[in-house]
Amino acid sequence: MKEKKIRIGTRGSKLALVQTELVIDAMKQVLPDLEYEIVIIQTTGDKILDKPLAEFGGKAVFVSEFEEALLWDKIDFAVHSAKDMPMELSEGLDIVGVLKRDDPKDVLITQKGTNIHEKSTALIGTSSLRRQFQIEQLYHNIECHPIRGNVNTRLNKLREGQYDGIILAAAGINRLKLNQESDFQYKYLDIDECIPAGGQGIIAIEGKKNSEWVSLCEKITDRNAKIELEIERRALKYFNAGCHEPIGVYAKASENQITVWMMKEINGEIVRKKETGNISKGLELARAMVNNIMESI
Ligand SMILES: NCc1[nH]cc(CCC(=O)O)c1CC(=O)O
Repeated sequence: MKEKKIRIGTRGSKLALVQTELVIDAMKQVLPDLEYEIVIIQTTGDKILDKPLAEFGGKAVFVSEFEEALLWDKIDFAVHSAKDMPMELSEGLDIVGVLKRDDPKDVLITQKGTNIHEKSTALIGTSSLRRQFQIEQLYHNIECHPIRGNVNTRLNKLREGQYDGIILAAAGINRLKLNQESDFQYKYLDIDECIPAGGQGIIAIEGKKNSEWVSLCEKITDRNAKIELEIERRALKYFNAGCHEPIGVYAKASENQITVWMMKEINGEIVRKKETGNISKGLELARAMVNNIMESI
């Protein structure tokens, strides 16, 4: 019998590797005797660290190398943070699996003892306009400066005092077990106050639509995370969102219901919406909410 091996492409950052291990652990629950190989792929996004993403191609810079490897059968799957994936995937490729979602919230991290409210101006590290607009509404003395690099690099910049605070995804620091460092304090931002990025907290598996492993991916897929991601990605598509627009989209599925949060900056103002509907009508609900927001322009 031919020996079977599944090759999984991932970026080389610690977070990417931890996420890939989570996917492999899930696959091993279904197919324990298979061999799993991690293939690290350096992306353009990893190589260019001194510029904002929007200046050199947006989210696609993290994904195109993987798509090439998938289409040339160099790997069987690519593991991504769903929120970093572009709207359009290459012909023949799809999100074939979605793990259970981690905490979707954003976290404001400061050095222990820092009180943002007491500062005349607090310098916050974030390159995300979505985070910037929402945090500026929560605190009125904030100045946001861009920050790049992986999660560990960003935390080190905070530790060195380059910023009074930084905002990161709870999911990333949870997975890296960096959510209880003794020298930091963590303020989890309420979903209503800081609506997350579409896909935040979700690990997505990209593969060929006709892959021989599609049923394996279906077996490890979390029903709610899949529904939520589908709605969030569809909403981003309706918004025609590039990666640098200040847009937040979060969907929360339960057995029968879906609640959708959206925020978009329009002419310097934040517009927010939150609605609940029947789980089978999530895409329609999202469509109507996007239309409603776009009409307010
Ligand atoms: N843009 C980087 C990125 N992509 C996914 C995560 C966190 C993990 C996740 O959302 O699942 C992060 C780091 C962050 O925003 O703090």
